[in-house]
Amino acid sequence: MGKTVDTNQSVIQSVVLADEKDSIILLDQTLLPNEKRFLEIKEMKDLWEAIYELKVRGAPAIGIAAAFGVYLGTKVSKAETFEALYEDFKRVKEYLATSRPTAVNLFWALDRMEARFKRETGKTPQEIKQALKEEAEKIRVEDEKVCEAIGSYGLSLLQPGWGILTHCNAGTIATAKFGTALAPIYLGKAQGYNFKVYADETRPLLQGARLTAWELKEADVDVTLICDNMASIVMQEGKVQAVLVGCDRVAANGDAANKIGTSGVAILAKYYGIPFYVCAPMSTIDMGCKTGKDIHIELRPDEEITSKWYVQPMAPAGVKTYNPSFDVTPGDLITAIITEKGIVYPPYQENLAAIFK
Ligand SMILES: CSC[C@H]1O[C@H](OP(=O)(O)O)[C@H](O)[C@@H]1O
Repeated sequence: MGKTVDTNQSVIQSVVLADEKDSIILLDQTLLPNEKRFLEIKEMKDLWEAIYELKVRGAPAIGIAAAFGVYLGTKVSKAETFEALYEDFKRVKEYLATSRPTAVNLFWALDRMEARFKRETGKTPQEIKQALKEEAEKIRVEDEKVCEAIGSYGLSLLQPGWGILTHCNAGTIATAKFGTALAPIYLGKAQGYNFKVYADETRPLLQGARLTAWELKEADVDVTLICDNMASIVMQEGKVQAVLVGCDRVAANGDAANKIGTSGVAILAKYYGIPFYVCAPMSTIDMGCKTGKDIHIELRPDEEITSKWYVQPMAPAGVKTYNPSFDVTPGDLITAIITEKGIVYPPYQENLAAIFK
C-alpha cells in the first residue's frame, strides 16, 4: 500500500514521478470526490494494485503510471550487465502487463519502454536506468501535448452554449493533463464557450459522478449529473448537441472500447441524430487489433455492482452478476474519432491507417 503524502497541487496531475523521492506520486482516484489524497508508490506491487483497483485509471494515465513503474521496478535490479538487466526488465514488464487487459496504453507504454531499453545497448546499467526514467517522463510530457491537441480539434466541432453529454471520466485525471473527452470542454471554458455538460454517473464505478462532476465543478464548468438511464431523455428534450467520450482501445476498423454503457449512448445518439465523438490519442489506437471483437473486455468483481457504494448490499447475498468494465461501440455509430493528428472520419480502416503514415 503506498504512503499518503501532502500535495496541494493546483492543477491536478494524477500521476507524476517525484524526482527527489524517486517514487511515483499518484492521486488516489478511489477516494474522490470526498478526499484528495496523494499516494507515494515505491514498490512494484503497490503500483500494480493501484492500477487494478483504479486508484490510477484512464488509459493514458495507466500508460504513464506503467512507464514510471518500469523505471521503479528496474532501478532496484542488482544486474551488472546489459543482458542481466534486460532479464530483470522483462520480468517487470510482464508483471505490470497483468494489471488490466483492455486499455492498450498500458501495453503501448511497456513496449515503448522496451524499445528505449534496447536502444541503450552498450550502456551501463545505471545509464540504462536513467534512460528509462527519461523515457517515462517523455511519455508523460507528450501526453499533455496530445490531449491539448485533441482538445483543440474537438473544440472545432462544437459551438458555444452547446449541451455536451459525457460518459465515465476522460478528464485531466485520466491523462497527463486536460483529458481527452474533457479537453475540448476545458479549452472551450478558457475561450468562453459556456458549454453545459451532462455527465452520466456511469455505474457501477461511478467515474462520471465521482470524477467528471468533481473535475468540472472544480473548473467552474456548468455540469449536470444524470443517472445513466437519463441519457435518452436529455437527448430527446434537445439538451444535448454532441456526445464526447474517451476510449481504451480503438480497433483498426474504428470500433472503440470504452467504459461500459458507451455503446448504449452511441445508439441513443444515432437515434436522436446527435454527433457522437470518440476522443482517441494515437497511443489508444491499436492497428494490430482488426475489429472490436478482438478487444479483451475486463470483467470485474461482483461487489462493484452489489455492495460497493451502499450502506448494505443492495442485492441478495450470492446473486450472480455480470460486470464487464467496458463495451465496444461499432465504428458505424461513431461520427468521428478525434486524435492529436486531426479529426478522422469514416471509412476508418483507411483513414486511421493514414494518420500513422
Ligand atoms: C482518457 S481514457 C478514459 C477512459 O478510461 C476509463 O476506463 P477506467 O476508468 O476503467 O480506466 C473510461 O473507459 C474512460 O473513457
